[in-house]
Amino acid sequence: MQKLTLPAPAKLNLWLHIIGRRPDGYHELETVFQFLEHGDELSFALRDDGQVRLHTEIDSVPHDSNLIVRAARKLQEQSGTHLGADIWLTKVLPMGGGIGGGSSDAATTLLALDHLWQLGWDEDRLASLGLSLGADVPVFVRGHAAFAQGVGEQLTPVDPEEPWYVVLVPQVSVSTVEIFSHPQLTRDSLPLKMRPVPEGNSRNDCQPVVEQSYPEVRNALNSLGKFTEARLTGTGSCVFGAFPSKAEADKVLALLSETQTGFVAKGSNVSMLHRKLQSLIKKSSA
Ligand SMILES: C[C@](O)(CO)[C@H](O)COP(=O)(O)OP(=O)(O)OC[C@H]1O[C@@H](n2ccc(N)nc2=O)[C@H](O)[C@@H]1O
Ligand SMILES: Nc1ncnc2c1ncn2[C@@H]1O[C@H](COP(=O)(O)OP(=O)(O)OP(=O)(O)O)[C@@H](O)[C@H]1O
Repeated sequence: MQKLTLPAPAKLNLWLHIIGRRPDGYHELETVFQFLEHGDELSFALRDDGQVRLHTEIDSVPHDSNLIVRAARKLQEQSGTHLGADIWLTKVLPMGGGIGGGSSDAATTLLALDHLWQLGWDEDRLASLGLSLGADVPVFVRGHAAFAQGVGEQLTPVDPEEPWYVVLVPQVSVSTVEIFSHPQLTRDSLPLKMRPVPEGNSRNDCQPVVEQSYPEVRNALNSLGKFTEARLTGTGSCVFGAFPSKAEADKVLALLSETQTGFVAKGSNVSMLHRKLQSLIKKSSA
């Protein structure tokens, strides 16, 4: 049986402004997404009996609630295919880390199954199905670093620098819902007027309330902040800082390793998922 194995990279929000709240409670954001060369890995094999089976359990997420299974079943329903899939997951990304692990797994599933089931869906259709699973899914479907508006689904490609990042992973899981419903969250940042969009230098509006509620996150920001500007990604818990080389990033992580857990990864404007898919398509058409 042939397996299709694909990565599900993490993302960073290089900055994030909350500019308002919609009547349905969702927040309107402006943010810049960039991918990391670091992520989960998923393998897929075709089933002809229509079943979707994820063979890897993850703690506290029941099989049918896993975003991978939900993505596969939605695609199946909407495309009307009679095919199914066996799926295996190597979970590397922390959950509730603000680096989009669940959303990226869902996007990889959509692209993999579109390929395996030979549906021929275009990116717009896959991204809009993705949005119904989570606000962060569309950027992973499209696979290019982006300035995002709306709830994160209106994407304009951007090409920020691609430094090496130290990402610290405080040992707490931050609930996105909790942060977005926090009474002290700033929700009135002004929409950007300038173009081109600034890529790195701004702030994350979620950071003050996350720091207040999670001392582990504040500690991580303070520790990394001794070496470079340190910032929260998404609603946390992860914090990141940029370095010009892998050697410098490795050195800082090693210096912090007594008190902090984390990893070093390169920023990337084209997702490693899309690079791998393109090389597969090239090979199969050669
Ligand atoms: C914080 C970010 O990671 C920034 O990229 C995303 O906006 C969150 O994206 P996500 O994890 O895919 O979030 P979803 O699963 O869509 O939403 C989880 C919950 O967060 C809140 N939520 C999410 C996104 C958004 N723009 N406004 C919100 O208020 C809603 O209460 C929602 O029920
Ligand atoms: N395949 C999956 N991987 C991780 N979490 C999943 C998955 N499927 C469902 N979940 C649920 O989604 C929640 C959020 O997971 P995720 O890893 O996307 O968090 P996150 O990095 O904070 O996301 P974001 O940056 O999108 O807010 C988890 O706590 C878990 O309950």
